[in-house]
Amino acid sequence: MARKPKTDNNKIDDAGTSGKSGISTPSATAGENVWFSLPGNNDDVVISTRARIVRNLADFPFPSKMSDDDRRRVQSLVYDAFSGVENWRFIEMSGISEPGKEILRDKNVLDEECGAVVINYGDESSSCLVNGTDHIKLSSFVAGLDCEKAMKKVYHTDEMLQEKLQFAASIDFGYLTSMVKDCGTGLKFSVRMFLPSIVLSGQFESVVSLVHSKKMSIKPVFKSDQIADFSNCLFDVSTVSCAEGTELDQMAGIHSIVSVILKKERKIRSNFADNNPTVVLNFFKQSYARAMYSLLLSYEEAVSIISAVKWGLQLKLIKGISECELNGLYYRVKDGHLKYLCDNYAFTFEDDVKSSLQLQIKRLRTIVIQQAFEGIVNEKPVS
Ligand SMILES: Nc1ncnc2c1ncn2[C@@H]1O[C@H](COP(=O)(O)OP(=O)(O)OP(=O)(O)O)[C@@H](O)[C@H]1O
Repeated sequence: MARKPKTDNNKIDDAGTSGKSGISTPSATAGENVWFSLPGNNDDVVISTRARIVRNLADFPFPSKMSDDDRRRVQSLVYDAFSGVENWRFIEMSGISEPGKEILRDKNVLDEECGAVVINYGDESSSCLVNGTDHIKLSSFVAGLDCEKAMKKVYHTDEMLQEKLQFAASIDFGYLTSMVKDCGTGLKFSVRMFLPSIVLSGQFESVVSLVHSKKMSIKPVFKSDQIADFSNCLFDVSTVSCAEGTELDQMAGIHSIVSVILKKERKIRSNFADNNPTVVLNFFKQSYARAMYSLLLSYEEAVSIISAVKWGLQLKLIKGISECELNGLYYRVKDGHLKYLCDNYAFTFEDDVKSSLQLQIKRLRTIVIQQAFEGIVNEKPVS
């Protein structure tokens, strides 16, 4: 398969949300500056941290009870509040094509129906949904484990909006929100964790009990019907109630539970590798071979391979690739991103692949992975 770019940029790189997607952005390719390609604290175990807050404008009903006129007025007030500030861009949902929405879903910007999205195109780590379940939902992401940084980012946007907008709040309940669980601070943290050693050693249930005992939630990133081997090792650990304690209490709570889980993962990892060297090497080699000898990979298969290689790196079976490159790869092999590449580059696919966009995406995904793995050196060849 050969490729030549339709644009000036001839590297298979991170997709921005431009081109035929119908979303205007300053750059065609988001490149290395995108938040998920950056190194982060403890990024062997923690892929990323998300903080989000929800707010509603005073003097308007919640979105489920709004008239069309209210909806337009809220949207227009939010538009004015973001106008001309930093790198924020306001985009109405009616102006975004399906491929554009898919890219936004891939980047976790869009996770529910809403009237508009506002994105900070600095590093694309902060965004706002308008007229979804609540009038305003702000989210910020950070690579690795950093609840404080994620919280600061999201509150920076909140404070900027509070200078221009009046949010609904009461002394008794705090910020008023559509869902009871969000009343109070409106703040929720979610930490995406990679826990292969805990899962493979059969100790996952004890982690679930621990998380639940702290009134938090843990859920797999993939639904069970999507799981391919190692892709069942990714989990989101989240706070549940916004009513208990202050923002700082909520941050300290999730930070401490995640720290316990991450230490457990590292401890089990080293014991597991010492006690099961052949099993471990087999897991890694099979996945690596699948990556290098496949021609068409689904997203779930790709996640499984990336995860196995990540584990191999942690177990010192390989070198030549970093944790953050692997963490960024989880995003770079998503469908929306690859469709963007197909849209914006003139690839020459094999004849039987040409006829189907789904096959083109699978083919491209395999190539992106193989390119990313080019520098990998096996530290423990099988004798
Ligand atoms: N730490 C994280 N890193 C990357 N993606 C995340 C992280 N936490 C959550 N997400 C993604 O963000 C989106 C919203 O997360 P989640 O499902 O926890 O929220 P929700 O309860 O449905 O809604 P919300 O928190 O927005 O009210 C999902 O697409 C989820 O996969």
